[in-house]
Amino acid sequence: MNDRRKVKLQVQKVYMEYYNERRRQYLLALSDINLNIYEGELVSIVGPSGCGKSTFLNAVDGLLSINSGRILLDNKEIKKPGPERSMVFQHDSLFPWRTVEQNVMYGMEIQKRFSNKEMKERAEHFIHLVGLKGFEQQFPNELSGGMRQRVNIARALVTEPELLLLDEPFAALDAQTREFMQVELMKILEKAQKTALFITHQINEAVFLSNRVVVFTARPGSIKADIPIDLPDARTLKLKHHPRFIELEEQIWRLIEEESANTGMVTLGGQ
Ligand SMILES: Nc1ncnc2c1ncn2[C@@H]1O[C@H](COP(=O)(O)OP(=O)(O)OP(=O)(O)O)[C@@H](O)[C@H]1O
Repeated sequence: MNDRRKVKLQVQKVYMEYYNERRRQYLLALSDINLNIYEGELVSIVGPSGCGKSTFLNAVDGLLSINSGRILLDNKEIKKPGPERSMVFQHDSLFPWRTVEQNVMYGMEIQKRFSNKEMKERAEHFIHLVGLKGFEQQFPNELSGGMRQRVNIARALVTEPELLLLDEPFAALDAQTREFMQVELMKILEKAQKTALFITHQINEAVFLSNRVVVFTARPGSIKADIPIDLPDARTLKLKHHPRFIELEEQIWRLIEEESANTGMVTLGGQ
């Protein structure tokens, strides 16, 4: 098939192993990962606990060096962290002594690419985009968990990264806030037109948010399945009751269960 979409991220034959000093042993975490992510796509990675999801995300961020293979963003090889990628973690990494606005401005201050006026304007724009208008001068301890994750998302977007990396960003939220944030994230990414790689333990969340769900095998992580989510683009929570949604969820669940069975694991973390 002639695919005319622009490839944003190319992952080619990636292998990665850790060395355990104490045991003097190598541990293969990723094995032969090949994946293309296209512009504007949100791709989720799911798989059994310990299969290498975070390792993979950290390798794409450039925080970890791979042993072989290549990872390219816009045809440029990733060797170390860079401003064209932004990560959002499970736990907010906000500075408690900085206001929402000052937290959102932090990345821009480090990068020194923007004037003071631009930084203020951009911070304001992204704070509004994530729905926090009016909270600019609040401190993190005055915000709820969901609001703090919004600040993190604003902070990740404000430097205009080409790729957004999200490592279980909603895992610490209660179920209701989590669902609300899923809908909000969809809207935010749609407005910001970002390409994103998302890690989650929740199959339901992966199906709801993604254009594709990539299922990893048990460690060493390799790609077991790459499943297009053929659901309408306009996603509301009602979609979670749609027969096709449930079918996709069950298909992915079975694939992960097969892998978990291979390692003797019964359930998934957080599920
Ligand atoms: N710094 C490290 N040194 C040695 N081994 C590591 C290190 N970090 C992770 N590992 C091992 O690599 C494998 C993959 O870990 P990783 O955290 O990437 O998995 P994961 O799929 O994100 O796990 P989870 O779903 O439980 O968060 C695991 O077996 C883990 O024990």
